[in-house]
Amino acid sequence: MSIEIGETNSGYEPIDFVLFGTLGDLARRKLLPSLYQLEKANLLNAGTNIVGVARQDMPQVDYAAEVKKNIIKFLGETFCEETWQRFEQRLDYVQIDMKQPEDYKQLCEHVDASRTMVCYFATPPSIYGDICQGMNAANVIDPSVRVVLEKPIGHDLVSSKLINEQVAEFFNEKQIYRIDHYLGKETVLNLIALRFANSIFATNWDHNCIDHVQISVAESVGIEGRWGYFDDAGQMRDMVQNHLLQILSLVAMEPPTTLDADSIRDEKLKVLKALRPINSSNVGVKTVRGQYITGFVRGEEVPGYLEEPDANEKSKTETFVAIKAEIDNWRWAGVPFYLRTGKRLPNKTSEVVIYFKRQPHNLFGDSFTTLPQNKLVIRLQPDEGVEITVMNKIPGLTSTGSMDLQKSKLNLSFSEAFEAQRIPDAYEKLLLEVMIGNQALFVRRDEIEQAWTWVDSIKAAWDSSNEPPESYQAGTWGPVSAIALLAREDRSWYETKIKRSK
Ligand SMILES: NC(=O)C1=CN([C@@H]2O[C@H](COP(=O)(O)OP(=O)(O)OC[C@H]3O[C@@H](n4cnc5c(N)ncnc54)[C@H](OP(=O)(O)O)[C@@H]3O)[C@@H](O)[C@H]2O)C=CC1
Ligand SMILES: O=C1O[C@H](COP(=O)(O)O)[C@@H](O)[C@H](O)[C@H]1O
Repeated sequence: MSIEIGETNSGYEPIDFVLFGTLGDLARRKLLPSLYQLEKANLLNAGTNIVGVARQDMPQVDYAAEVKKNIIKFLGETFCEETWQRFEQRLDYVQIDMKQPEDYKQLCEHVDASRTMVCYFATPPSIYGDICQGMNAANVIDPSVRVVLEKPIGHDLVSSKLINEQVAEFFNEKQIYRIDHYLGKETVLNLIALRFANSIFATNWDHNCIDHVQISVAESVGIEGRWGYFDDAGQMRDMVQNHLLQILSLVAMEPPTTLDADSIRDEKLKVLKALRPINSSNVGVKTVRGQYITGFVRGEEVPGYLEEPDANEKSKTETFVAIKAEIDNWRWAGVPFYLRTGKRLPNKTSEVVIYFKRQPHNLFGDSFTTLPQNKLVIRLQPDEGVEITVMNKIPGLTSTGSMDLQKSKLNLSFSEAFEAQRIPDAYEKLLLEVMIGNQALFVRRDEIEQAWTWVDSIKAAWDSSNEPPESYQAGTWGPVSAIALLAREDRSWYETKIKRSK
């Protein structure tokens, strides 16, 4: 059975896909390989063209060679020469200094005014306004144009509003696709299916049955040579403001009336609005900030954050965040949502763990003094899947007639259950959705601004305390205070067992 999230479409017309910042890191590593994968899956419309834009002077043939080199580098053995031959036919390159409005005239020679144009801004957000102005000067903006904006949009509410305003001067909300690539991950999308297509969860999804929720997005990588960007952002702006709050919204939202874009986004917004503010009065007990020092990640010695290339050794930027978030609404009264994310943790693992309430009375005192909580573990990456911990009778006879129990797992691994299916990269899904014209998996302006409001208050409280982040050794699960955040409420972080992938 196939269910469409967003507006129903039977495909899309050929488009001109204009990739601003085509020689940048994101375009090389993610966007062009994902477009190539869509080609391989025959999901690119036959007439669709890809126009790369950057400021370097580069003959078309060199551009194609550069794209090919990167696709091979990032996709490895899945590269296929036959697909490439088709893909290469679509590629075009234009040299534009995006800060020079007069340069944009050239774009007119590379796009067809009668077709839909999708413009992906894979550039620093500080030049989104320049790109819009340049496109306007070249007279290529009309109501059919769609623009894709990369995260983070701004570094706080004020700057985010400014960027959104600059874009809104030329494009209405229906034309704007704000990317949060976590919304393109299969398992994040599956949260909607899991919650609303299964009555066992739908009816148990509130404060009556759930004790607390944990959302962990752990990375084993450091900042990957992005000091300039990262030190300005920190883990709060880089990961919490967008990815973690989007996951939280999907876990906590009310059932949308339909799966169309605004129904889903309306419900997510309500959750963000209901987040209890964290400020100077409670930041010390509700949040933990960390910064990694040198240590070992999977046996390899790695430098501390302050020893990374280009580092400013006085930086107080956080590379780890843990937060006790609370949602002030009927459904979630008294149910904490613990968020945790960091760089240089032991594994790359993202998971949502729902801890159900204990049984009110223990009939099985011989096996357990207190019955363990049922847990629903939703593994977002890697080893995508869903696991439920349940209590089971250990089969067999006993001379006393007692019933011995054991914790067991019902485990659905996507790679085993859907063996033949390749799990597509999030960007493949999202690029396809933009081309189709479906906004459901993109973030609306009010959501972004609401998320900034919550995050800004925490950042301001941290700044006013003037305390540095706590140190943690690379390869560990963050500062000890992150353990204490739960321990003082007689809880502990879910211990992930997965030890593979970067
Ligand atoms: N890289 C990543 O993994 C992720 C990136 N993002 C976001 O994606 C966006 C792009 O990031 P990323 O690719 O890393 O950044 P890069 O700096 O690697 O790439 C930006 C591109 O924009 C070009 N550019 C900048 N200014 C101009 C100008 N005036 N005229 C023409 N070209 C210009 C750069 O050209 P030149 O090389 O000549 O300077 C470069 O090709 C950012 O908003 C970032 O926050 C979001 C999630 C992950
Ligand atoms: O947006 C970002 O996400 C990546 C993590 O993404 P994932 O898909 O690999 O989980 C993070 O490393 C990066 O700092 C951040 O900008």
